[in-house]
Amino acid sequence: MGKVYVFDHPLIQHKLTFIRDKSTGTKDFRELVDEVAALMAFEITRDIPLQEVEVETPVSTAKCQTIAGKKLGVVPILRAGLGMMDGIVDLIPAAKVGHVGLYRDPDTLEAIEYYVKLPKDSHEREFIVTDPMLATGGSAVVAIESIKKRGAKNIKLMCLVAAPEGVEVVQEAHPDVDIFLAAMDEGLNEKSYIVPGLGDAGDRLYGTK
Ligand SMILES: O=P(O)(O)OC[C@H]1O[C@H](OP(=O)(O)OP(=O)(O)O)[C@H](O)[C@@H]1O
Ligand SMILES: O=c1cc[nH]c(=O)[nH]1
Ligand SMILES: [Mg+2]
Repeated sequence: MGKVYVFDHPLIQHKLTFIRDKSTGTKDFRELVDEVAALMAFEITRDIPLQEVEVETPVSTAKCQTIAGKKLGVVPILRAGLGMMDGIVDLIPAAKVGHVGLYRDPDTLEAIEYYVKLPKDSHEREFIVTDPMLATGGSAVVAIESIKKRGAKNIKLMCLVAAPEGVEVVQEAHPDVDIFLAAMDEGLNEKSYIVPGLGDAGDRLYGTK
């Protein structure tokens, strides 16, 4: 069973408060989502293996450490997952970026896939899949399936806010995938929106409502 981590770092929690606030406008919302994604990436990458190298400083030789050639990838689930991508890639510039386009049908809640493009060497990469919202879990399950179908074996899911029922659905469908969150919320409302959540993440990021 995949593990679930909720990041309680004060900076993440402080910024999430403003992300949730309905009076936060598009510009600030977008900046805050990006900042929280970077902070979460900082935590997620704690276990990246290091290797020892030597560099010549202006004074002498220093034994230092560099990341041991691990290949990383980021896969935002379009649209809203894109809002988390820059913050991560700024931190890990060597990461390749794939895209999975999905929308949740408002009536059936089924996740409909409309676009997939991944790095060619997906089988060698460790992927972080991003989406601010994990509601019923349908979108995350389909996105992860799609990435696995193209060879990926090592996947982490990073979301800002999740409903417990969505987490359970992902854990059942993909027991090998750990889930990283800024908050675990109460549940879903009658329209399967996360409560208290933050509203429609895509619309708030892109001002489409
Ligand atoms: O867990 P689920 O019940 O599948 O819901 C979560 C999905 O819904 C939202 O996307 P949406 O369909 O609104 O598309 P958008 O990102 O293009 O706005 C959100 O960004 C997730 O991808
Ligand atoms: O609360 C929710 C649920 C699905 N998608 C969103 O953007 N928000
Ligand atoms: Mg949306």
